[in-house]
Amino acid sequence: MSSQHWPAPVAHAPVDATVPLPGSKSMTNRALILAALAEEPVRVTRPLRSRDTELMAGALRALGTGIEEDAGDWRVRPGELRGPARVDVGLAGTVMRFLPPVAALASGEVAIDGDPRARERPMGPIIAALRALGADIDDGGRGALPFAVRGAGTVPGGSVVIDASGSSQLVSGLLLAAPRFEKGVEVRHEGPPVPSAPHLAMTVRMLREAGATVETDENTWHVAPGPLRGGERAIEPDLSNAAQFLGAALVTGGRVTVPGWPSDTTQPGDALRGLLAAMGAGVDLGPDGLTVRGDAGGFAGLEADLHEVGELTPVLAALAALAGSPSRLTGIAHLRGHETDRLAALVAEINGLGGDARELADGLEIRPRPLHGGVFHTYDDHRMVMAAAVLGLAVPGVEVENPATVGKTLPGFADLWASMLAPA
Ligand SMILES: O=C(O)C1=C[C@@H](OP(=O)(O)O)[C@@H](O)[C@H](O)C1
Ligand SMILES: C=C(OP(=O)(O)O)C(=O)O
Repeated sequence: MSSQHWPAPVAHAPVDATVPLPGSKSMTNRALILAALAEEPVRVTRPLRSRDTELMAGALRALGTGIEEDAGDWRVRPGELRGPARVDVGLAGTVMRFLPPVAALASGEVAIDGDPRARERPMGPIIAALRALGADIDDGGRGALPFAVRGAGTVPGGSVVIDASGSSQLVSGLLLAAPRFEKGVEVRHEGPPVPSAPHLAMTVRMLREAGATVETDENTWHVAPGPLRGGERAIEPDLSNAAQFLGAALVTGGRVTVPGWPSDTTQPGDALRGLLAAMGAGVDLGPDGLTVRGDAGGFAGLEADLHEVGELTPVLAALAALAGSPSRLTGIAHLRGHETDRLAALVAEINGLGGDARELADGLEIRPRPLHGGVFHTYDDHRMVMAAAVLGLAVPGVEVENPATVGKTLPGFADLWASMLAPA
């Protein structure tokens, strides 16, 4: 993946592959935060190693946490949190929303910034909420990155109201650090519905597994103050990153198995089972993992509300462009605040290959049409690379611009993709 453009490989035969996937970004970055705030050392097993998780590890190290590699795992030794420090969040939503509440617990100033696009992603509600909970933040009145958290070594905490309709991470960030706030935290959401419900369930479950007391009701979360324990935290494979591999089974009329698919998970990628079945895939969850089979006769479009599983959209949109019938993907207006404006980017790039996609107020309408090759721009968005790869299976001449940006969550993507396509 060193060249500027990556020629997305065409599948000349139905895929027939087992694809082991690296760990979940969302679980790895939650585990790192909870470990840094724990009273005892934590071993994070099978963590994802990617730009987003290395940025999280780097940020926590800068605040005084010991994080060392050990046989592919991460050993985390919580330390006294202190500034002064500089933190680079890159373009990672999990780092920009989960780290500032931890910085507020440090003594000393923590300066936080990221990629140019990171400065445009929604941060205002969490900055305001942290202030209401007693943190001192200098954001120059921008309500966005960059800003400095002037940590006093402790945060009073208490009750706060937030509009988290722009991102579930605004709530998750407050909850993950809440056990260490003096009074804990009660967060009440007011506004249009919060997206990504499974990610909120993941936050609650991982907090409880670390020993926190959490109560939830619709739109309200309460985390009591108290110690977080050490021990081992196993990271599941990243099920959202399974989307493009499982999708390849549909596009080629083949079979793909992802081993280690958990039978009980909070990951939104688990919804792929129902979504791909609705497009006509055979889906089987068994002891060998999740197996998806496509039909040589093709597959149907998808009518789905993706509000809870927005990060699956780019790959599903690529599948929709290759399907046998039109698709409507709704409930995803908040994707305009992701790594890029994903609704605009998907429309521009699918149409750039001759497709027929258009933006809805809260989603995408995609009518399949014969596509041709061309440059597929990726807007520093890992999932645009994944979407392009899916299109390239069926469309000769798709040239993926800046393929290395996939390293945000899946640095080994091109090799995994090539192995999947290699004859069995
Ligand atoms: O908490 C998390 O780990 C995530 C929550 C979601 O964010 P939004 O609610 O902003 O979509 C998701 O899209 C993102 O990839 C990861
Ligand atoms: C939206 C995503 O990432 P982030 O954690 O940066 O919000 C994503 O991975 O699709």
